[in-house]
Amino acid sequence: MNNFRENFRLRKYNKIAQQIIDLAPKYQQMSDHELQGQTVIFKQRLQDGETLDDLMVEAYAVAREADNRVLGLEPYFVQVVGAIILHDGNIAEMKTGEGKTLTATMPMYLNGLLGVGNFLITANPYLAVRDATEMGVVYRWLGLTIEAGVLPEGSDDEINKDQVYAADIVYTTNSSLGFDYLIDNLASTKSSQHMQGFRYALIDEVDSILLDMAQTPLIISGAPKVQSNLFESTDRIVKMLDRDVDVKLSDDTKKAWFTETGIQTMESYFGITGLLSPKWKELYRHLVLALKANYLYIRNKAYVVADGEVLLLDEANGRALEGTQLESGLHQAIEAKEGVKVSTQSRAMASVTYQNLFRMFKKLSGMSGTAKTDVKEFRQIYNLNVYTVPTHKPTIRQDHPDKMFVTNKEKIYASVDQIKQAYDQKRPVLIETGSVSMSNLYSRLMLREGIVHNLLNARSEAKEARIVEEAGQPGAITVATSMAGRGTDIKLGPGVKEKGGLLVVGTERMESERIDNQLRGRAGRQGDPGDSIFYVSLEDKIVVQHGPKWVKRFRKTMDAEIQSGKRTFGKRLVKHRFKRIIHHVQVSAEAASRSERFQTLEYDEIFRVQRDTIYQFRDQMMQNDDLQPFIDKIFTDLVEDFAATHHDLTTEDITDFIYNTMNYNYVPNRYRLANLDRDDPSAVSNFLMQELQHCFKQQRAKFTDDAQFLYYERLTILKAIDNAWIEHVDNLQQLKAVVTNRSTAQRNPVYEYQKESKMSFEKMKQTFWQNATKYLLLSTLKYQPNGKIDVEFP
Ligand SMILES: Nc1ncnc2c1ncn2[C@@H]1O[C@H](COP(=O)(O)OP(=O)(O)OP(=O)(O)O)[C@@H](O)[C@H]1O
Repeated sequence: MNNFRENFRLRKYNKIAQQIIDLAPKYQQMSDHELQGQTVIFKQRLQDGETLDDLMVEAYAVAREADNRVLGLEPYFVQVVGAIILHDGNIAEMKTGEGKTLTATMPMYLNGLLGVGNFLITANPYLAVRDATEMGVVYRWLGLTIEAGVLPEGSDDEINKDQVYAADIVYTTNSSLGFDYLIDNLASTKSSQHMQGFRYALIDEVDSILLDMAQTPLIISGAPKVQSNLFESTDRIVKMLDRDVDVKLSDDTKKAWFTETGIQTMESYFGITGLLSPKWKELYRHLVLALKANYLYIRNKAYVVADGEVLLLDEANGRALEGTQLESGLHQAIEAKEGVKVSTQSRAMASVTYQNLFRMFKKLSGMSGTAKTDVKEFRQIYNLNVYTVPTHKPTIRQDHPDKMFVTNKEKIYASVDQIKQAYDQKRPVLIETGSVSMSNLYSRLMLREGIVHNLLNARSEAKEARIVEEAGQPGAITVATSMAGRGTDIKLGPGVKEKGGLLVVGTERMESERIDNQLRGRAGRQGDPGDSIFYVSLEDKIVVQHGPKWVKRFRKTMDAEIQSGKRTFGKRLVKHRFKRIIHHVQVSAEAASRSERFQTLEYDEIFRVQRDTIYQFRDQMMQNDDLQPFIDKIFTDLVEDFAATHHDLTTEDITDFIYNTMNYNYVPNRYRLANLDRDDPSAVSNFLMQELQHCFKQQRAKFTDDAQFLYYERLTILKAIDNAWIEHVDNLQQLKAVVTNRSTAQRNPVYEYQKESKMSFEKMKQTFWQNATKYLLLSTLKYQPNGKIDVEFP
C-alpha cells in the first residue's frame, strides 16, 4: 500500500474515532444497568441483520465507557484509532507502553458479540492469564463470557476445554491454540472435540508470533517407534569426516551438506556404493541427522546436557523449548553426538505451522510496537496491512548511533564503563544481550565491578515480569536476553525522570532491525525520557555470519595491530563505511530468515491441502449419520485400484486379496472364477465388489441395532484413516530432513519434497482403503453380558 492510500485510510479511521469519542456523553449518562443492557441490544440488532461494522461506533463507545467505569482507564483517542484498525483486519503498530492491552478490549468486545471463536493471542501463558484476568472483568461486566485458554505457571489444575472454547472471547497462547486444534482433529467423536470455529484472532506481539516463531512447526508426537540403531554408528562416521573436505557449511552456518568427496568417503567406510540411492535411504537420513547434530547444533547454545539428558534451548532467551520439537530424529542424533543414552523416538502424529494455523481465521489482526519493518511480508503471507498509530504523547527517547569497535572485548569494556557511570548516578539501566551466554558474561562483569544487578536467566515468565517491572527504579541494573519480560510495563521510579529516564544498552545488534527497535522501545514509554544505545564490534555474531569477506580480513589485521600495540585498545571505529556494515549485515540476515520463512511455507503448502482434506473427511465421519456412501466409495476405490495396478492376475492373486481384506473363510467359487476375464480390470473390480458387498451384509447382520452398527462403522473408518495419516505425517517429517540436503545434487529441495509428499499421500490413500475395508469386514466382535460389544481389529 502506498503512503497516499495509507494516509487516506488513517484519516478515515481518525474520523470514525472522533465519532466514537463524541458519543461518550450519551453513555456516560446511562446507569450501570442501562450500559450493561447495551450488549443485549447489540446482539439483537445483529440477529436482525445488522453487521459488526454497523455497530462498531456505538459498541466501541460502550466498551470505552465500561473500561472507564470498571478499570478506571478510559481509552485515549489514539487507542480508539488502533482499535478501529484492528477490527478492520490489520496490524496496528503501537509503540510500547501505549496501552495495547486496553486497546484490545474494544475489538474483542465487538467481535465477541457474535459469540464463540474470538481469540486474543499472546506469546506466553503468563500474559494470557494476566490480561484475561485484568480485562476479563470488563467483558463480564458487559455480559460476555471470557476464558483464559491456558493455566498460570505452576498450576496443577486441569483446564476445562469445553468451557474455554464455548466462551465468546478466549485469551490464549499461539502454541496452546495450535495444539488444541491438532488434538481436536485426533478425536474420535464429535463430543470430544472442543473448538467451535475460527472467527477472529487478534495477535499481540504479532511480529514475534507470525515472524519469529514461523519456522518452528507444532508437532504432536505419539506412540514410540521401533528404535533405530543407526544413530551411534552414523555419528561415529560423521565425526571422522574432514571438516574442510567432506563437509560444506553455508556462510551463515545454518546449513550443512556433504560434499561429493564426503559421500565417497562415507561409502568407502561402509563398504557400499550408491549412498544416495533409495536402497540406503535410512542410512543416509541418519548421516544427515548426524551431520546436523555435529555441525549446526552447538552445545550450551542450542542445547544443554544435564543429568545425561539433552535439553533444547530457545537461543534467543535460553528457555527450554516447550512443546516444540526438532525434526524427526535430530534430538536422538544430538544425544548420540553427546554420548548420552539415545531416547526413544516418537512418531509425529500431527503438525501445523503457525502460518497455516492463523490463515484459518476469517479475520486476523495484530498489534505490535514494531511491525513496519516487515510490511511486505505481512501483506504477502497474511494479507495484513500495517498502520502506524501515533503515540498519545510525543516520544522523546533518544536513540543514539552505535558505538563500534574492532573486538568484542573492547566493546564490552566500553559498555561496562557507560553502565558504571549510570549506576553511580543511580540511573536505571537495562542491558539487552543477544544470547544467554552473553547475559551470563555481563552478569559476571557486573559482579566484578561490584554492581548490584538482576539477571534474567529465563527461569520463569512471571518472575521475569516482576523483575522487568522494577527495571525503572533508581539504580536498578537489569541484565536480560532480548525476549525476557516482553509485554511488561516498565514504570520509572522517583527521581529517575530527572536523571534521563531508563537507559537501554544493547550489547550487539540483533538479527533484525525490528528486534533492535523492540529493545529500544523499553525506554521512553508514554512520553518518558530515555536513551538507547547499541555497542557493536566486528566480532559480533551477526557480522561474522553475514559480513563480507573484507571485514574478516580487516578484523584480523586490526586485531594484530592491537596485539602489537600499534592500535590503541578500545579505540572506536568511526568511519562511515564501518557504520554501514552493520546495516548491511542486518539486511542480509533479515533476507535470509525471510527466505527461510517462505520456504517453510512452501514446504507446508501441499501438506496443508492434504491435512485439510483429511480433517474434513474426519469431520464428515463424525457428523454424518449415514456412512454408507463413504463406505461404498472406499470399496470402489479399493477394488478399482487393485484391478488397475495388478497385471497378469492369477486366480490365486484374486483369492488371496479376498482372504486378506474381506473374508478369512472364503470358499472360492471355482466356476465363477474360471469364467472371470482376469485381464479386464472392470470385470475384476465388479467381481470383487460383489464379494465385498456380500461380506459387508454378513458383518452387518451381526449387529442388532442401527445405532450400534453406525458406531462400529465410524470407529473402524476413523481408526483406519488415523493410522494411515499418522504414518504419512511421520514420513513427511523424515522426508524433510533428507530433501533439505538434496540441494547438493542441484535439485530444488522444495520441488523434490512436494513430489515425494504427493506420492506418499497416494500411498496413504491405498493403505487407508485397505485398512478401512479390513477393519470393517474382518474385525471380530465379542458380546459382553451388559449388551456392549468389544471390537477386536484384525
Ligand atoms: N487510556 C489509558 N489511560 C490511563 N492509563 C493507561 C491507558 N491505557 C493504558 N494505560 C496504562 O499504560 C500502561 C501500559 O499499558 P500496556 O502494558 O498495555 O502497554 P503496551 O502497549 O501493551 O506495552 P508493551 O508493548 O510493553 O506490551 C499500563 O500501566 C496501563 O494501565
